[in-house]
Amino acid sequence: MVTPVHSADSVRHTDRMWDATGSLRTAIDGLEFLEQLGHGTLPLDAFRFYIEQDRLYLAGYTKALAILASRAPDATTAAFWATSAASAVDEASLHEQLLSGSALPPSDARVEHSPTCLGYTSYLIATAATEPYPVAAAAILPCFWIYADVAARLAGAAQDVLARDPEHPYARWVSTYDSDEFRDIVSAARTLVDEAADGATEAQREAMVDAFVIATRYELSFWDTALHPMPWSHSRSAVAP
Ligand SMILES: Cc1ncc(CN)c(N)n1
Repeated sequence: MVTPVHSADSVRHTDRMWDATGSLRTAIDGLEFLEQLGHGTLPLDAFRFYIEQDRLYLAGYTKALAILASRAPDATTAAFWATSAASAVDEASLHEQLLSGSALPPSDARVEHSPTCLGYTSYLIATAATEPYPVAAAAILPCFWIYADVAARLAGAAQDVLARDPEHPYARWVSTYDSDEFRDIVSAARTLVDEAADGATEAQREAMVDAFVIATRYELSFWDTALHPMPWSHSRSAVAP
């Protein structure tokens, strides 16, 4: 057990991290993508693009969590991150169902990472592998916390969509993340990040805030670029099969 360096400090470090993303979260709340998702008016092709990218994201995120688990300070913490990695695989199966079902327009186009998706997953994997454990844990936290926060806000609008169409894919998305189970997981992840901050140096604590901000920027961009794509400036050449 590490003696907390900051025991006199009653403010949770994760609250500081959260506060540092205030303007980003205001921008997230105003995203057209989320407003249309909540109201069920998002174009289906934008949702398909988002789900396709998120499937790629989840593959990278799973690896980042597995690396984080391997660097955790104790077995219980390692088990939490490893279980989260396994849950991300379950989450991806929701995406598979959506992509292979009839709710979204069909597509057999080859899907490659968007710049945002590649940037985000590469950032999470590199941070998990090369940064001190507290910074790596801080970088992964927005993936939990921002999703729960957004889903809680969209839940009201999604109720109306669900009432009209219980199978609506957007309402299913909201109910996945607006659940007591997911809120408990977010709370446990926050506790682990606060514990990591207690044992961290001042420089690491600052780097934790930076990492949380960077990952939150990517969260914003991930939704935004699904409706307002920012593709690679040059596409790849087709290769004969
Ligand atoms: C981009 C992103 N961030 C977070 C989550 C929630 N695991 C997600 N599915 N996609």
